[in-house]
Amino acid sequence: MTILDIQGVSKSFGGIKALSNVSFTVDEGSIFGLMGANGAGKTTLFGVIAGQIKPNTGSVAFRKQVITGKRPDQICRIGISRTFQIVRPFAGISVLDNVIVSALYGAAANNTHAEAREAGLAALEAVGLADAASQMAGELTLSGQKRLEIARALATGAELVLLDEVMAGLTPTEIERMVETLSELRHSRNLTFMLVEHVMGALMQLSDRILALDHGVPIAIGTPTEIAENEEVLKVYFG
Ligand SMILES: Nc1ncnc2c1ncn2[C@@H]1O[C@H](COP(=O)(O)OP(=O)(O)OP(=O)(O)O)[C@@H](O)[C@H]1O
Repeated sequence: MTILDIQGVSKSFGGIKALSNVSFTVDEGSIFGLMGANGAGKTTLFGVIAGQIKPNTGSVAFRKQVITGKRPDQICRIGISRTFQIVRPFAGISVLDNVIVSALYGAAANNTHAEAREAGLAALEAVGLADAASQMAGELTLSGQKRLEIARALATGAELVLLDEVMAGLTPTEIERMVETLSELRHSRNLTFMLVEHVMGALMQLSDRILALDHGVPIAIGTPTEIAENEEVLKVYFG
């Protein structure tokens, strides 16, 4: 079943066409990868889906409900959450308090502090951060902060989670662990993920389907194998 339906989305910043007529659908429970060089429009697309950026044309529908033009907080409560390329935890409060804030803010009906605490603890457990719950968020390693970003997205109760370069800056071992965590999460929490990732091995390993963008233009969509063999993709990537 389709969870996200993007039709004819375009976005320009002055003279720069960041997205040109982008259309695709994402199946519920799948992992959908976005691939493209720097400036291809991947982060802009996440911004359009999560409500931070208003497209010039086109529509975004989540579970058949058109969400184009809604505010980020409304979209979060509908069930879409995102992480950011540059991690932004509340550094001066504990890891647990960070996820409690998300749980109080998001789609899940956590009306009391106790409910939010429970949801927050479950999110930390899911990303392997339960032991760090009482640490200050700013004291976590980069890998820990990336995991906290994911936990914050999960704690909102999101069904669709947009992950923006959660592998960037991690060591090969940390990347391997992150791939395992995401594969497990998808099944254990019945989540749908969209991934923006420059770590190609991880993107290929995790994604069911991948959309390749070049200067905002969709050039190919398909399975990782189809994308790796696509002539247009090879031309753009390897000349
Ligand atoms: N707020 C903005 N104002 C002006 N131009 C912008 C803005 N946001 C993005 N752009 C431009 O739009 C284009 C697409 O940028 P975007 O950040 O979406 O690419 P990206 O694929 O996410 O790149 P990266 O892999 O480097 O994160 C780029 O040319 C970028 O300079």
